[in-house]
Amino acid sequence: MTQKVSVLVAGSWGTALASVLADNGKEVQLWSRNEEQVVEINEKHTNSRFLKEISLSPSIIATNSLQDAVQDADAIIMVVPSSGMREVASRMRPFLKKETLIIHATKGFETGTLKRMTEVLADELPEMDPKRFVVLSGPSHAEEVICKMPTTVVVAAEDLQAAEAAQDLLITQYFRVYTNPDVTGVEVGGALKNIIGLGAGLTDGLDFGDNAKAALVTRGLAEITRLGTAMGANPLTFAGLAGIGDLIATCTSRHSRNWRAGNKLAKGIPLDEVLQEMGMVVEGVKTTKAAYDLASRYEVTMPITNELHNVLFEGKSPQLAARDLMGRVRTHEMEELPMTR
Ligand SMILES: NC(=O)C1=CN([C@@H]2O[C@H](COP(=O)(O)OP(=O)(O)OC[C@H]3O[C@@H](n4cnc5c(N)ncnc54)[C@H](O)[C@@H]3O)[C@@H](O)[C@H]2O)C=CC1
Ligand SMILES: O=C(CO)COP(=O)(O)O
Repeated sequence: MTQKVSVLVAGSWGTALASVLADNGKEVQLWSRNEEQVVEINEKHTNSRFLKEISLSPSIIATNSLQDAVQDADAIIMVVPSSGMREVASRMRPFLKKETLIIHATKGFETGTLKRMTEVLADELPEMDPKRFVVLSGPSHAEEVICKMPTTVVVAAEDLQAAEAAQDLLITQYFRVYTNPDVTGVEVGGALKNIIGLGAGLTDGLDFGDNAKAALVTRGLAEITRLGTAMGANPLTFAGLAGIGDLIATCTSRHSRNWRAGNKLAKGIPLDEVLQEMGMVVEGVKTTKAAYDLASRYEVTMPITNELHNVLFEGKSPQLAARDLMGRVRTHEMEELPMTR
């Protein structure tokens, strides 16, 4: 029997994942709260606001009804920005079957609570088994996936069967899906790489050069690993797709909204104007604030996050932030490894 999969919501990434599912022969519904967008997807098979000049499979059915999208679904993929995860999860709860597989592909923490997305889902969907919540992450720009360009991602769940069910739903010739049991690591890696992506856009915008960007990515990975490990992640996860893989994609690609936002900030455009101009979610901004607070909660040193926080929210100039990063007290590369003289 054909599996029914619903994707919530029809932003760039949700639409690209709906396309992968359609290519994989699934019966796909794509939910949006925007009536005009639903009509456009169903009649013209395009989603022009988010993925210009791309034709979508006519088998993707858009709907405005959350009940229709949720009630008969074998699996639901939640791709709402982190700021909307709790609201959408709570609204879908009355229509949800216990057996439905819940996957999320959102990269961020909840503002205020600092919770990971599977923790937000567990709060709002208490009838569901949290071990079966799946997170999908990795280097995957919607603009490339929608063109069927070769892409690899990772799905993580505590329950291996749930991760494998997600892998089965999505794996295609051009979309290769790995499994990983480390939900915390995959969520933390996916969220924190956006901070470094913003920093990479700033670095490139200020013409700091290739050495600086390599340093940012490498030392960024060090602080992601430090916080992630303190939160219970397996450090090896950060050597994988949700860690270094996504850092490379985000920090080197003009598709990245975080990179582009950082690049605009380097030109002196104020943050609120940058976000307005982007018109799409830039998760790294809220994640910088969350990571700054998490670093304090877990007593972990995160110098890049700290300086980016100062640039975004305290009015510090990026040049001064870079100078202060370079001028930090000298240290050795692997803090955990004892040094001998
Ligand atoms: N765009 C990409 O290539 C990738 C994005 N992601 C992640 O996916 C998530 C979504 O990103 P995009 O699809 O790129 O965002 P987007 O900016 O393209 O679209 C977001 C959509 O969510 C809708 N929305 C926002 N709050 C909502 C709410 N409370 N209820 C219902 N709809 C709501 C907006 O109206 C918009 O249609 C983010 O966490 C992002 O980090 C992950 C991998 C790749
Ligand atoms: O997560 C992404 C690619 O893996 C998308 O990154 P941006 O949100 O910066 O566009």
